Amino acid sequence: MIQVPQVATIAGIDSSGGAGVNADLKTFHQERVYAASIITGVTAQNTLGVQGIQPIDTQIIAQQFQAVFEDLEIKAVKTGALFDAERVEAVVAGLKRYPVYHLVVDPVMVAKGGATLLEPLAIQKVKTSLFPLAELITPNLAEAETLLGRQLTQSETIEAAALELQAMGPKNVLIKGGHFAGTEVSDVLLTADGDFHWYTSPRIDTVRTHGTGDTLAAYITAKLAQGQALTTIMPQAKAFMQAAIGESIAVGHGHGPLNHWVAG
Ligand SMILES: Nc1ncnc2c1ncn2[C@@H]1O[C@H](COP(=O)(O)OP(=O)(O)OP(=O)(O)O)[C@@H](O)[C@H]1O
Ligand SMILES: Cc1ncc(COP(=O)(O)O)c(N)n1
Repeated sequence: MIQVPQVATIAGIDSSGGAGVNADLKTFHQERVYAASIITGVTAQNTLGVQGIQPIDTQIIAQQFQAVFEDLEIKAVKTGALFDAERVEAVVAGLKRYPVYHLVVDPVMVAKGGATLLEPLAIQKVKTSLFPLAELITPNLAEAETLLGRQLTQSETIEAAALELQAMGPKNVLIKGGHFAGTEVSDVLLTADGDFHWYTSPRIDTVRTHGTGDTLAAYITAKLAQGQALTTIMPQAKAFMQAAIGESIAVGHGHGPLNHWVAG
């Protein structure tokens, strides 16, 4: 029998297949890890926006945790859209019952089209209950600003922000720069030892970026499950993102999905 690293995503479904659980599962499959999914909510959305959201009952979230963790050997977990405080509490309870070392928390707050994927009241719970469990958190710039309640405009203030986010409990912090203006995209990783690592790539001029954050966090989760270190993973992750965004596929009429078939 072939042994395969097993991971789980805890996130919402995107009916159009580009973001959320759908992006995670495609990335995991491409990177050759076996993936389970614990669904927190269902969205009616496409590349033009989110038309509806139905969070999943917390009882069935708890049952999904039990079903997955009492059978599979889950090495790494990624969280995505959690929608509200009740769902955050259910997920934190599940992660406390079934702890994993490799926990990647993508604090998804707002979809590309502007829809809220985490109610403002739930943000404090994410900071105080979920972040301390995480090996890595991956806010984008806008999410980092919301988490800290101020604007981040320069690399020094972004490094200071990463330190402040690390003080909330996660071992490592990755602030993503996809939302920064300019011809380059820079992400900064603050590692547990206090070092900063900047990763810069040319900005691809496209609106076809539906699910970029999910895909990056899922890629990192897959590689953590395979035993790689964050600083080894990041250059590969950036190359994967560059290809998955650059070699775009013709799907939908708005913020199109990525090409998860690219080599990575
Ligand atoms: N136009 C682009 N060109 C090249 N790389 C990009 C581009 N947009 C995003 N990226 C890369 O994709 C990854 C995800 O970053 P981004 O800031 O878009 O995350 P995000 O906002 O959380 O994504 P999402 O909106 O899907 O939740 C990062 O590594 C970032 O550098
Ligand atoms: C269910 C779900 N999870 C996450 C996202 C974020 O992705 P994006 O910011 O690219 O819309 C999304 N749109 N939908």
